[in-house]
Amino acid sequence: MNQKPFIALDFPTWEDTSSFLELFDESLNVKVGMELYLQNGPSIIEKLLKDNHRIFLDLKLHDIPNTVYGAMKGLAQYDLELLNVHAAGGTAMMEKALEGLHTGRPANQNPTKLIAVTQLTSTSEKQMRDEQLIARSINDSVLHYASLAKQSGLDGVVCSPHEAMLIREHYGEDFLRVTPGIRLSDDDKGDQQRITTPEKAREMGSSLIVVGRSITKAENPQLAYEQVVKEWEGLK
Ligand SMILES: O=C(O)c1cc(=O)[nH]c(=O)n1[C@@H]1O[C@H](COP(=O)(O)O)[C@@H](O)[C@H]1O
Repeated sequence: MNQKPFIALDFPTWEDTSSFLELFDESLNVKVGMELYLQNGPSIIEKLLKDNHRIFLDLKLHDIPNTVYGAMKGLAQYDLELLNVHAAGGTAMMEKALEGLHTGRPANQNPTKLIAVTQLTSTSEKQMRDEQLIARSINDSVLHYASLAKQSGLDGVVCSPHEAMLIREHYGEDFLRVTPGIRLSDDDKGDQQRITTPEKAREMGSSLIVVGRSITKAENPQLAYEQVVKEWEGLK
């Protein structure tokens, strides 16, 4: 997998998605999330693959182990870079997710990496304490979820850049730290809580970054993407 930023294609339709993609004359790392997938179905994946884009399918599965197993087994037919589940689903669920992914993968296809969402980047420590009743720091909670993901055999986690270094220190460089919550410095934080810039994310130990609105809602998305890439690659 290359290390280019994943652009979050949070659009409602294929028309919106393809007019955005037409601004770029290269194949991209893209993230398909629930907005696009749930309204357009698996055909979205086929269209993006046909155009040689590399896909992180972000469905954040969180259900009983047997249900997640079946869903993963079905999704395994697609040649995806990354898929995710919620670590809060537990080790039994994550193990079955992995098993489904292995069972469903066509023999000639590269393995898809499976990662677990820890604490959403839109969650603050206060909210975690008040609403999830976790009386610990965000770092403790993210690290704990990362340990469950590691124990279950997953390839890494989704976390904010703020926890990336801690996870790298505990589980090594190969255990992925995929980090959304990325903003170009003058952009709106919006609904995100734990954010930083692409440059800082690199310094803070992210392995991959996911960027949505800083690119998709920019006046000039191409320029914004170039800026993100430059900062991320340390060429700024
Ligand atoms: O799993 C994810 O991709 C994800 C996890 C998380 O903790 N926070 C998070 O923002 N995301 C996704 O990353 C993208 C971030 O979008 P922007 O805030 O617009 O850059 C969205 O598509 C979110 O669904």
